[in-house]
Amino acid sequence: MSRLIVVSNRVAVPEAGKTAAGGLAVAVNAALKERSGIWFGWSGKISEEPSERPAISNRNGVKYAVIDLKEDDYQEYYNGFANRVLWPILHYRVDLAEFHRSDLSGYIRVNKIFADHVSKILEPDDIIWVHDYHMMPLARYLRERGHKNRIGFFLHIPMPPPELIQALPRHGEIIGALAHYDLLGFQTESDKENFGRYLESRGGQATADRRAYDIGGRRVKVGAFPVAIETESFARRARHAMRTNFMKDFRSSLGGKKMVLGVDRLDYSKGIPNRLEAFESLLRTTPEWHEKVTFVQITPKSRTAVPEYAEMDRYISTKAGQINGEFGDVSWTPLRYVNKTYSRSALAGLYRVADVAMVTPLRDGMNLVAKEFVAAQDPNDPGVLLLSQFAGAAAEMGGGALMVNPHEIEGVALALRRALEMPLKERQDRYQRMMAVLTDNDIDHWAQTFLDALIEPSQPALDSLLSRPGSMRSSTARMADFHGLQRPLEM
Ligand SMILES: O=P(O)(O)OC[C@H]1O[C@H](O[C@H]2O[C@H](CO)[C@@H](O)[C@H](O)[C@H]2O)[C@H](O)[C@@H](O)[C@@H]1O
Ligand SMILES: O=c1ccn([C@@H]2O[C@H](COP(=O)(O)OP(=O)(O)O)[C@@H](O)[C@H]2O)c(=O)[nH]1
Repeated sequence: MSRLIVVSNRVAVPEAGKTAAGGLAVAVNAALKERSGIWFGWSGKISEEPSERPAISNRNGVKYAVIDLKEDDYQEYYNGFANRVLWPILHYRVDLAEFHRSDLSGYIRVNKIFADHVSKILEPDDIIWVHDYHMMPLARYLRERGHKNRIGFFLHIPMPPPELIQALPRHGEIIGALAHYDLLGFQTESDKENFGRYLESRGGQATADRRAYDIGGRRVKVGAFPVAIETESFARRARHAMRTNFMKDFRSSLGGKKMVLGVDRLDYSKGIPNRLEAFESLLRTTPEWHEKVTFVQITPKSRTAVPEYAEMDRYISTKAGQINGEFGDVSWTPLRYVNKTYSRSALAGLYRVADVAMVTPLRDGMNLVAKEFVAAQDPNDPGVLLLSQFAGAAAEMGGGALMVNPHEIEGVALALRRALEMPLKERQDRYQRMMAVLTDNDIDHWAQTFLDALIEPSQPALDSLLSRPGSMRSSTARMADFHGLQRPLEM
């Protein structure tokens, strides 16, 4: 059987006695356990002279290969281009993008470093699965190093319409380079369609079923593969969590009040300010809920070196203090705002006792918290998911969640009140609808569906069949036109 080589910015090497954190870690580990393979990426560490060879470790039958980055690489590639340019633009926040040529150079440099390392370990029948916006041009650099392997890419974050992608300077070299993959996976149909329209704007031709595009002499397949969770084991984890002292103490601290929960990295895409303002609006307009509800907002800090994140931190801390100052009492703190990271078991227990989860991103690739919350519920007394229409999860959970537009604070406040007062029968019906989706598409299904589509042989691009040998320009030349490489990169 061919090996699976997974490449991503972060590699979640499991620590002894700890469970893998986050959906990507669980999914990749599950996929790798089924096949022999390697997970390659950044160690998360900075060093002055990174070793020429990746550090290798083996855990539970999975091989991990990680490299350190230099300080400049970390600043330009990760903090700079990935998180100050690609992240905001792909989350529809062109206004927050801060483009510098040096950051783009750093991004390309790190992608080439990754390509050099992966190139050394590749065997001809290996299958490569690349994850996320940090690694968009990787396939191009692997192709330049002569590799013809099947290479798939999954984008965990949104793909906006072409008009927004075009705001990215040199977008052809980064987003356009995705055409070097054999399969591109997106979280939703709408992300997939947006990318298709972008390819068309650059001369790509869709096949009749719009499941592939011919461009630059290559055929690239596209599909929506909504990322999933380990539904059954997460539900079990939530049941077990209720027996822990942590959960017993937490429940007694609630003193019988209803509980509303938010769990998000501190990120402007997550809509935390809007959510707090909606809670504030509920308290202002509905005094009967005073002293009867506690809002718990768990917000681990994230990407703290990026200025926009530090600003968010200040705004949210101030807002939380103001809500508690205005509405709280010596016997009641309306909002508990914490910046700690909790284990998945602790989170599972918190989800299970929550009466409402507020998942209100302004834009989100998927939002696994929405799915984990549903999986953790007690079927006999489930909580309500209040979900933004702009989360990728809305495409699957929309049938059971209370849908909101996070930009309309009063609407969110009304939905919160409705969720807090929802009768049991309606809560159960909604829970069952969402749980059916999560059972059908669990994490194993997600990984398997993507890999099946990647392995399935694709048809060659039509123009590569039609071109006469004498007149045909090399596919490298056609790809160079496509990337717009007439202007050489200054690096
Ligand atoms: O690695 P960081 O910079 O600390 O950020 C954490 C991860 O954030 C993003 O998560 C996304 O993937 C989720 C799973 O598919 C999805 O549910 C969510 O909507 C996305 O925002 C990022 O894409 C990851 O690469 C980061 O590791
Ligand atoms: O204190 C925390 C907060 C979050 N998470 C996990 O982090 C992931 C967040 O994924 P999501 O898709 O919601 O957002 P992202 O942070 O990837 O943008 C989920 O699996 C959470 O269970 C965690 O383990 N501990």
